[in-house]
Amino acid sequence: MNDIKVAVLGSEAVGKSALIVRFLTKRFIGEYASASECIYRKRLSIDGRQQNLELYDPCSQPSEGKSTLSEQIHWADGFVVVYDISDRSSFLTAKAILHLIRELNFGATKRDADAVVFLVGNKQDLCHVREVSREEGQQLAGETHCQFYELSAAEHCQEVALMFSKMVRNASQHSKAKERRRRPSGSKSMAKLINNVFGKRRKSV
Ligand SMILES: Nc1nc2c(ncn2[C@@H]2O[C@H](COP(=O)(O)OP(=O)(O)OP(=O)(O)O)[C@@H](O)[C@H]2O)c(=O)[nH]1
Repeated sequence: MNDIKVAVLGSEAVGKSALIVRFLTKRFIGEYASASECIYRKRLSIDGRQQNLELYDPCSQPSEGKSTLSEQIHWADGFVVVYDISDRSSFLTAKAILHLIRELNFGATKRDADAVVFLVGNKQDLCHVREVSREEGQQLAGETHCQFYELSAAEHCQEVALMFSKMVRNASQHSKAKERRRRPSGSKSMAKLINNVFGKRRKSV
């Protein structure tokens, strides 16, 4: 069975937990007491196949032993980068995160990356106090080659579920592709192994 790892990233209070909880429980819970990062696990059936989903929800408060953003990026198969449409600074943070994902993880494989990085403008119900237009979100998604959604964890149950389901499906395909790239053919990897062993021995003499 495949394990699919998805990191939900973004600045403080943009609604990362709200989106995850909406997807997992179909409910919107106003306040979350989150003093530490956490991984939610769920078993899902996607296209008739059982998948173990791990959803990483970082806590924005600094805490001891907390993983760094680059560790989180290396861990994940897919990313949901969230900003709050009523908070411009959260949009700038999302932009910085998207660029870091490109640099650290997916720079070389753009085609895969398009499918497994989503930019989500959350709190669409607050559009009367909007600070980031939909067009700006779309433009950033275009520039950084990711898919764009505007959602409200507070009001959209189905749309949030569809977004996560699509991410899980895409990340599942991407993790399989990553696995294939990691595993060279048998003869090649044996040759590499022999080379490494003898290479090391020669060096130590
Ligand atoms: N109006 C509105 N409020 C939302 C929405 N999603 C989340 N909130 C509120 O935004 C606040 C922050 O939500 P969280 O889900 O805790 O945000 P977070 O990004 O996980 O925050 P940290 O854990 O601090 O990183 C809470 O008061 C939520 O009720 C939304 O779609 N609309």
